[in-house]
Amino acid sequence: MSPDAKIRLDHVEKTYPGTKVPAVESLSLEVYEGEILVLVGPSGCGKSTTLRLINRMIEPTGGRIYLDDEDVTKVNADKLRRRIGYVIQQIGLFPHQTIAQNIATVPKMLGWDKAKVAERIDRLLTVVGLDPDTYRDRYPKELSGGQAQRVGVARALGADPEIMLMDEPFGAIDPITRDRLQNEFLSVQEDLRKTIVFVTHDIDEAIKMGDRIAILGDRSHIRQIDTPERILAFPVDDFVRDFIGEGSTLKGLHFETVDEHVTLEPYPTMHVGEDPTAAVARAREAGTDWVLLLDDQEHPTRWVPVSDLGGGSTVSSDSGSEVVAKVSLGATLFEALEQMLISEAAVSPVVREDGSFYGVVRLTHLNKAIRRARLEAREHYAQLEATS
Ligand SMILES: Nc1ncnc2c1ncn2[C@@H]1O[C@H](COP(=O)(O)OP(=O)(O)OP(=O)(O)O)[C@@H](O)[C@H]1O
Repeated sequence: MSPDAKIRLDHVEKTYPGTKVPAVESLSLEVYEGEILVLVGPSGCGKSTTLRLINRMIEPTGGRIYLDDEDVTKVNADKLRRRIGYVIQQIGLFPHQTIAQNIATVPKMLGWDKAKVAERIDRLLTVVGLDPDTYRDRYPKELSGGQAQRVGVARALGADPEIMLMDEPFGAIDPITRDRLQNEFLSVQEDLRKTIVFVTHDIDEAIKMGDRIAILGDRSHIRQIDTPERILAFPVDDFVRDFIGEGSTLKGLHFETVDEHVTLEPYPTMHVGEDPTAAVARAREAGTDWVLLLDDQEHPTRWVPVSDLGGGSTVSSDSGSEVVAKVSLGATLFEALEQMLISEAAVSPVVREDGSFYGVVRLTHLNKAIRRARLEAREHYAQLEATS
């Protein structure tokens, strides 16, 4: 077992009674401590079955499942489930219990004292973005779908489980609320660092939520398991390529930020009211026909053509064409691409947090980043093959 594996499945099988073909066949898999591993694959490939084997809601017909280094097929199933939070799409809140009582379910079973449970409820409601005073005494039918889902997440976190199993947790929610819940959950996870197995059939959700993604085929056969970046850069076969679909190259740009992945270029600049002679010389040296005009706070304002600067006269703040799109240093390369498309230019100024000019990012930088990601992924798989 690798040192940071929290969950390990070892040749796990599940054949449901009355069926001949296993729903899960010889599945071996490790989930590392503190990561979100997403299981993604077509309908019926065995994702939910795999998840439910981990907390023994269903029993395997073969193989072993370990939590830490304990074989969970041998421990008391109720005890096991208290260590594992479980969130499903149809959240299954108890309708006749208040939100507070719903969240308190497992802490109460664990015998926590009243004060500790009450404190925990308020904290968890806050964590999932619901005001405790407003929501703790409501009933599930008084909540929207998105709010009920938040309570479901809070309930699963109730007893501070080491592990969370999430089965299409945001599946039945409108796209805007879903996006918000995903973002909130990711920011909660940054603090909590739970070990999470997350099931979805939506590759975009997998890419967004997963530290790693396992792409499953029939009977939960793993077709590829890796970081989203590497899967996008280097799908191992046609099944994976088809599953991740069109646009994987562009999706890969979401993972690279301007400050980390681009060596930014300087660009000839000048200030409003400045003698342009030196700027023109810099532009010539850099082989460009444009100078970037900065205001007195160093904010990029306009692109000025060198041909307008011939006579040595100074330029005013409204000379040239306005800089319509700027990119911040922490922006992703995808955002940089969007800005370039908006401004119809293959170059975009990059600014610091205070808006001051830092350098430029070019379309060629994005091309390079894509090529580099592909090359790194290919080398990674070549190395894996060589060592296996
Ligand atoms: N209780 C059951 N009895 C018999 N067969 C079952 C049972 N539950 C699931 N199956 C079968 O096992 C296979 C895997 O089902 P599972 O629900 O794990 O797939 P899934 O990948 O989660 O699908 P989906 O994305 O549609 O939810 C399917 O062929 C399904 O019909």
